[in-house]
Amino acid sequence: MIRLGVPSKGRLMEQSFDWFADRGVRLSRSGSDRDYAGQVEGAEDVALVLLSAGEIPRELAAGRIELGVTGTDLVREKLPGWASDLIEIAPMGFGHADLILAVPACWRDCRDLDDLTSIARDFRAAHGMRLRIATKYHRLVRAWLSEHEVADYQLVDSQGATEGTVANQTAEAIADITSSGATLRANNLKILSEEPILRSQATLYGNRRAAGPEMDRFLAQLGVAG
Ligand SMILES: Nc1ncnc2c1ncn2[C@@H]1O[C@H](COP(=O)(O)OP(=O)(O)OP(=O)(O)O)[C@@H](O)[C@H]1O
Ligand SMILES: O=P(O)(O)OC[C@H]1O[C@H](OP(=O)(O)OP(=O)(O)O)[C@H](O)[C@@H]1O
Repeated sequence: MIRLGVPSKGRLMEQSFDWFADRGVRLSRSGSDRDYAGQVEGAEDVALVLLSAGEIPRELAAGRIELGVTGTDLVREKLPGWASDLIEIAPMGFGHADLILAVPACWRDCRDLDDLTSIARDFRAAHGMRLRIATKYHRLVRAWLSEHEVADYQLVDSQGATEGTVANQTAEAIADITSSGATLRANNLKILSEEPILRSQATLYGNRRAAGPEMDRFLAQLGVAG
């Protein structure tokens, strides 16, 4: 039996269902919107497991599901060394979003990371504390800032509505996912000019240990290589 983990709600769930339907496999919820049991038609020995997108990386690595759909951002953030347990089988062409660093739009002298580095240094001297960056992507943001030799900052945890933390004065800058940019604009934030920390999209992942003829058959049916 192949257990397939798919996000349990929202656009990510609907677009995942469409992606599989285009390949002849019909996924659906068994009952109401609140029912997280799922059904699979058009494929033998495949069970649908509806899960939070954020939990799919962990469930894959633990071997509780053999295949899973989630964002590349969530896999890279939640599973250091992800490639030893997981295989990236196919980018799915939706759920595109960039992980970016943003500062208040009124910081006219802050255009790139060099500017932020000097602002952070001045901020620490003036306030006796490090400039705060709100994010839920702790690992990715730390690694990227360290790569760019930025040190005078602290991360503050924000699990949602991250763009609001600047107006609420719990952070001076944010690192979060953006796609249309509307949330950043609505919160008077601007992106630093660097390339994004990460470009993410919904991706079909497999557990390396689940490789075998049954998996090969299903992936061939989907028209993707394992
Ligand atoms: N505005 C957006 N546009 C496109 N993709 C997005 C957007 N926001 C988030 N995503 C992507 O959707 C995926 C799920 O995001 P997130 O963890 O925020 O889910 P969620 O809906 O809060 O789920 P849950 O609360 O069940 O964990 C991530 O891979 C993320 O990159
Ligand atoms: O660039 P945009 O198109 O405006 O999209 C960006 C927003 O989408 C996501 O939030 P989500 O709606 O998942 O809620 P969250 O605040 O709980 O993360 C993300 O965290 C941003 O807040």
